[in-house]
Amino acid sequence: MAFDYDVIIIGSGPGGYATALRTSDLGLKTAVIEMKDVVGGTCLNRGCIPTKAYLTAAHTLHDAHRANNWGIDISVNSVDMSALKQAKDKTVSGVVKGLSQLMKARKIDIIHGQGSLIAPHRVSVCDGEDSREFSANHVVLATGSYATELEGFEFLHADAQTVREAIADKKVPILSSDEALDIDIMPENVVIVGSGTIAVEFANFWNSLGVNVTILLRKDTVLSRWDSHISSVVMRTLKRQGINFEFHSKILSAESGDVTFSVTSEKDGAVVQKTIPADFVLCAIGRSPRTDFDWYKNAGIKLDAHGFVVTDDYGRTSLDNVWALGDITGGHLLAHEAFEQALTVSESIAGIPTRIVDTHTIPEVVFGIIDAVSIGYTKNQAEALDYIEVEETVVPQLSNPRVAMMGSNGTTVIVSAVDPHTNTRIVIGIHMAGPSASELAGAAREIIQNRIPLHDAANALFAHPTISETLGESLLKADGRPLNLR
Ligand SMILES: Cc1cc2nc3c(=O)[nH]c(=O)nc-3n(C[C@H](O)[C@H](O)[C@H](O)COP(=O)(O)OP(=O)(O)OC[C@H]3O[C@@H](n4cnc5c(N)ncnc54)[C@H](O)[C@@H]3O)c2cc1C
Ligand SMILES: NC(=O)c1ccc[n+]([C@@H]2O[C@H](COP(=O)([O-])OP(=O)(O)OC[C@H]3O[C@@H](n4cnc5c(N)ncnc54)[C@H](O)[C@@H]3O)[C@@H](O)[C@H]2O)c1
Repeated sequence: MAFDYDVIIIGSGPGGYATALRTSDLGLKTAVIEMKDVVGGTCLNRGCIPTKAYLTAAHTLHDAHRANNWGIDISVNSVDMSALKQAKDKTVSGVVKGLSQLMKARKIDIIHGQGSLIAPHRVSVCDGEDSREFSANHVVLATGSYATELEGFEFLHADAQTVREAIADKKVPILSSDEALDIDIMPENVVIVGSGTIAVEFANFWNSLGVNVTILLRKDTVLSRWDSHISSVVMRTLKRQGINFEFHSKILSAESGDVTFSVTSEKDGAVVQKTIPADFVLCAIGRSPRTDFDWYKNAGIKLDAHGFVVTDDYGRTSLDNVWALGDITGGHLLAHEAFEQALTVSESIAGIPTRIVDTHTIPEVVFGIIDAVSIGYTKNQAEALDYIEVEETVVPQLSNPRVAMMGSNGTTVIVSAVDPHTNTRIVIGIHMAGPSASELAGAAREIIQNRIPLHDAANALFAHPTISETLGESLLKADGRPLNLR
């Protein structure tokens, strides 16, 4: 049977575009369907890239404020939020343009419109009134995710102008990260609900601009699923930067220029109400899979209880020749996880040898004035999984000269255990908080994924003087051979 394409992919985010780049490279005729005007999905347009553009500005401000430590006399007079947003938009459009050109160079057809899987091998694309059908041997679903809404509150999903008016009218709109990235006003007071990745990254950004940021937490720490040493370094740093925390709190209302919330005492359960001024609320309580199109159900694609697509290790769904990857398949909901899945799915479609994604070693990274990275198991997780002789080495980054020069701090945690197959001690977890820690995620992941014995990992050489030595020194310490540490 002749098909229009070997592969049609619905969605052009990291899952979709990376699959297209690899399948086209493997000689498969490929099309990508995208319902927005631009390719790149959440990551390029409303996620990884714009947030890191803003955090680059935050670092610039941070460095400027510390310049007088080096005898440099500069002062920050003001930040033009409109110009800052334009610079962020320019960064985004540059990256999106680069991707479009790369896809074109690989001869990938980009079809704009809303895609639906309507029958085996058949996809329809609706663009306004216009509807077309295409056939493909394989269909890959990569429709991504959207911000989960807070029960009892309605998000203001609107353009920047409408959001600006709502703020001016003191309506205290509840925004998702999409709208928060789109506005070009300088807020005075922002309340953030949630204490995960998005909360920490936006808090870092707004705080650097001088905005008064309050985070409402259900528990008593940010990044509560993380190694506790790392989350407490992140918390301490955010507190020192001037970010306010309200622990065990719950938002009750957002109106007339204020946010009211309850705080429950951990000691005696007593509940008090507090009210603080706010221009708007950023709600960052996780993301939901975009599998709520009727066609997912009608086509019979198996979803789990949370709406994520169920796949095998290679990305095959419950339907023949239909594959899924990226945020709709759950896991950590990260772009680099989607990239790894894209290689596996594409190579499986092409029928060439591939490997399955090792989900538990996917690095989780939170970017900020200091970054946080988590790979593999924490001590508690490893013990619960019956690992043998679990050991945890916690190393403050005090003696690293580059960290000290930056006036920064950090901690590295190495979790190791004895591999019962080889009877050697291997590294099963690396958790880091510190300046530029994100740049060490790849090296740390290789150590864990390749089950490198701790002794060999600790022999790795890191150039001096670099921040990467924090990892080398911590591995040496975990191996009982501390060099520049006590
Ligand atoms: C604020 C924020 C910051 C982030 N920062 C990072 C980071 O620093 N690092 C990191 O690794 N991850 C980060 N992420 C997560 C990352 O963006 C996602 O994991 C990644 O984008 C998922 O890729 P995806 O292809 O599965 O989906 P998406 O990127 O969401 O792309 C899905 C695409 O499919 C399209 N689509 C959906 N349905 C249809 C349809 N029926 N027809 C046609 N098109 C359709 C959508 O328009 C979208 O373009 C961040 C996320 C957010 C929200
Ligand atoms: N640097 C990065 O890689 C990066 C950056 C931003 C976002 N992302 C991805 O985007 C996704 C979404 O980010 P996120 O920060 O929204 O989610 P998250 O899963 O990181 O954190 C959600 C937070 O919300 C809290 N929460 C959940 N329900 C709540 C409720 N009803 N009330 C109050 N708090 C509640 C949770 O305790 C948690 O702290 C993540 O999966 C993340 O991987 C990644």
